[in-house]
Amino acid sequence: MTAIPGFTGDANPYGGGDPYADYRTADFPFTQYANLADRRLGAGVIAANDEFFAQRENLLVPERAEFDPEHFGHKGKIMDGWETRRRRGASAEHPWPTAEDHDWALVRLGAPGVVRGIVVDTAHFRGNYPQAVSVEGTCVPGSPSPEELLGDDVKWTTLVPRTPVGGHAANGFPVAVEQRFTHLRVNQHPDGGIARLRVHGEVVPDPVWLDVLGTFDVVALENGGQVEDASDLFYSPATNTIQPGRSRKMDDGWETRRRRDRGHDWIRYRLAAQSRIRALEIDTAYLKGNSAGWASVSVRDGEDGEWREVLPRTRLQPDTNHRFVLPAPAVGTHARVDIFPDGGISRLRLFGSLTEDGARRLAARHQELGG
Ligand SMILES: NC(=O)NC(NC(N)=O)C(=O)[O-]
Repeated sequence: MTAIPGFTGDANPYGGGDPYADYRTADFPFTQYANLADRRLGAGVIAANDEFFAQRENLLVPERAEFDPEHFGHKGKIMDGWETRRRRGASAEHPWPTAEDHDWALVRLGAPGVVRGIVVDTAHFRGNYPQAVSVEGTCVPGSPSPEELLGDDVKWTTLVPRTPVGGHAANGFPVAVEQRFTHLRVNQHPDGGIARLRVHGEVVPDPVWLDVLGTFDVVALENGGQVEDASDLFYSPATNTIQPGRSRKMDDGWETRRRRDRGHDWIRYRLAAQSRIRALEIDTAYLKGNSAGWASVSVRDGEDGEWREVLPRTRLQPDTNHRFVLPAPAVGTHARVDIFPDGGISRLRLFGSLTEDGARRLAARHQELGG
């Protein structure tokens, strides 16, 4: 496990200028994985015991937290995060909260999966961040209510033990728990404010659901597809190409820097499991003056399989969803899109079904991870 810095202590009071000038952060190795708490996947903060100063839903806003030093409301300073009231002890002799006192928020992951790392971002919470945080996970099928999740029969597993954090900092925690989770409980000890929550991990889909679907997008993030590598991430992440739905603006897709050589750009994906692909879509929505000029798609079977081109280099139009029916089904575990010479695509969709071996392996992994 790669060691990453832990931040503690207050940040200085805001002194004017760029509020991010003194923000503490680090490169977290687990951010290569998708954010399972992404609202685009359907994640939500479904309950909290207290949100007196700032609403729990701010935790999952995709943009970074903002700060306006002049913005106050009836309850106090308007903050871009989830912030609870200050806890008090039981008496004048003991006005402090107890060691057990804490606030909690329940988070439904957008897609269930294995958590590889969590970022508890206390941006702009300089003197009112939590003294410590802890994060737990559980796997409850269906659509449980907050009351059901808080029931005594629900087993919670510690992902991040109670750990001091720093104010106005990206507090990153690697997680090494090989289990599939559907919901998290984020705890502030004893109280305070968190700006954003990011939960990086690998989607582990429900094999029964995919089996019933039959034909589906086998590279879609929500179905267990993932980006393994890409040639360029200058403007936006390659994982955008396998997010749900159509992009709604240019940076909802994948855009590379302008090349000045004779090379080209690409993305390599791992599919949900071994699949038989029958059709595909390449979408260039909102990429108009910078859409990829041409694209090809290749597939390989197994980590060491040979790449086989299933869509030859084909002209693309700007801001257009292109559909292709393959002349013959293509069986594989990985796919690659090559774009020429550069620019971007907003989505790649690979429609097909799991092979018997693919379905078997997916079900076995689902079982190994707690099912
Ligand atoms: N200056 C503050 O932010 N005070 C309080 N918080 C808000 N949001 O007003 C507090 O008690 O932490």
